Amino acid sequence: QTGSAPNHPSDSEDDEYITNVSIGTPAQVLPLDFDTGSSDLWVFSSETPSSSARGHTIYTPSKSSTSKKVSGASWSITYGDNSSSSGDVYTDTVTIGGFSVTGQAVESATKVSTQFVQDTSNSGLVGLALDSGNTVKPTKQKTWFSNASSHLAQPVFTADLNHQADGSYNFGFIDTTLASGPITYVPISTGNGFWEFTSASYAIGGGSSKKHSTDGIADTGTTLLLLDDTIVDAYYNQVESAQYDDSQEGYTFDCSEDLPSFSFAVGSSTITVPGSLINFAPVDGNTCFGGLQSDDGIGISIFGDVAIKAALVVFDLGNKRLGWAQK
Ligand SMILES: CC(C)(C)S(=O)(=O)N[C@@H](Cc1ccccc1)C(=O)N[C@@H](Cc1c[nH]c[nH+]1)C(=O)N[C@@H](CC1CCCCC1)C(O)(O)C(F)(F)C(=O)NCCN1CCOCC1
Repeated sequence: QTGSAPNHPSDSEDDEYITNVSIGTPAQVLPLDFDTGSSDLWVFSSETPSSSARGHTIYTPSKSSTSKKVSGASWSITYGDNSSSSGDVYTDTVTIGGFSVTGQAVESATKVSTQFVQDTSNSGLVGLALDSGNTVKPTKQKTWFSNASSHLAQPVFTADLNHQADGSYNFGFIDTTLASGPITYVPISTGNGFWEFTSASYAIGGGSSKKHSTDGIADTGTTLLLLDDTIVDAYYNQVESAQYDDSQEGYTFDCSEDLPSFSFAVGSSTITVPGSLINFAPVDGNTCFGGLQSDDGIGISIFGDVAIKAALVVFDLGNKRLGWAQK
């Protein structure tokens, strides 16, 4: 069995990617942000204060004949951008791309932080990181993919994200026609609950490859490519008009600049992010914000959407490995 669901950018900047998910019986369809950087499936619901839920599609468990409350269970999560949400837990049937999981933990939000209230492009998240990162207490819950994996043809899913265009999340199969190059696999380290891997080197434009070990995560829930300052400074050194803009908390440059590409090693191969994807978004007039920014020394780098857009990424739970293919 397999599943295939389209995704699309939430806005003109590719800030996040949205996929429709069916929850309950009869199906309640919610637009959700698939996030390989976290492990909770949570939704705006009939339990979310109506002032916070305005503009969002909600899940109403009482309208679903297959919903069950998980008594005594609660959840609470804080993300890298300090947004947060919390609430209680139901189980229900959750269908993604035609594949149904029964008894899936659906975490209902009784509290959401301002960023979530304001971001009406999503009605919650589908966490696709490892089960160990789930925040439900007293009993951790499994992700939708973890529950699905034993019934899928293969215990894998792929992310195909595109700039200002539809893409897909495929479950149980790998559509290699989505890629232009071969898939190179690297092992993941599972200790932190992420799809975490090491990249041994990088290159800027047509320059020589520089040895630099990057410990990073493949994270569809993070918009940008966040790497060590050494790499980021070296990159913008090659961009004539680039400067670090304190107010924007990142590097900006003239929108008319022809940005160099950025390549990172995946095993013995490299993935090249074209400069066009690093010219991320206008901030004002003809100043643009870079899609490559610092990981602020949080101790881990994040290969977010700017990097993932350049590739077909294979999340292979069965073999505990990550595959990258140039698109
Ligand atoms: C807002 C923005 C300027 C466009 S942005 O570039 O910051 N984009 C946000 C995502 C976004 C897009 C659109 C509207 C609102 C928010 C972004 O990239 N946020 C990252 C920023 C970051 C990461 N690290 C440092 N900073 C983030 O928190 N991403 C998390 C998912 C987000 C959360 C907000 C809503 C959208 C989805 C994430 O899950 O990918 C994560 F990995 F970064 C993360 O925080 N994972 C939580 C891991 N914990 C471990 C312990 O147990 C609990 C879970």
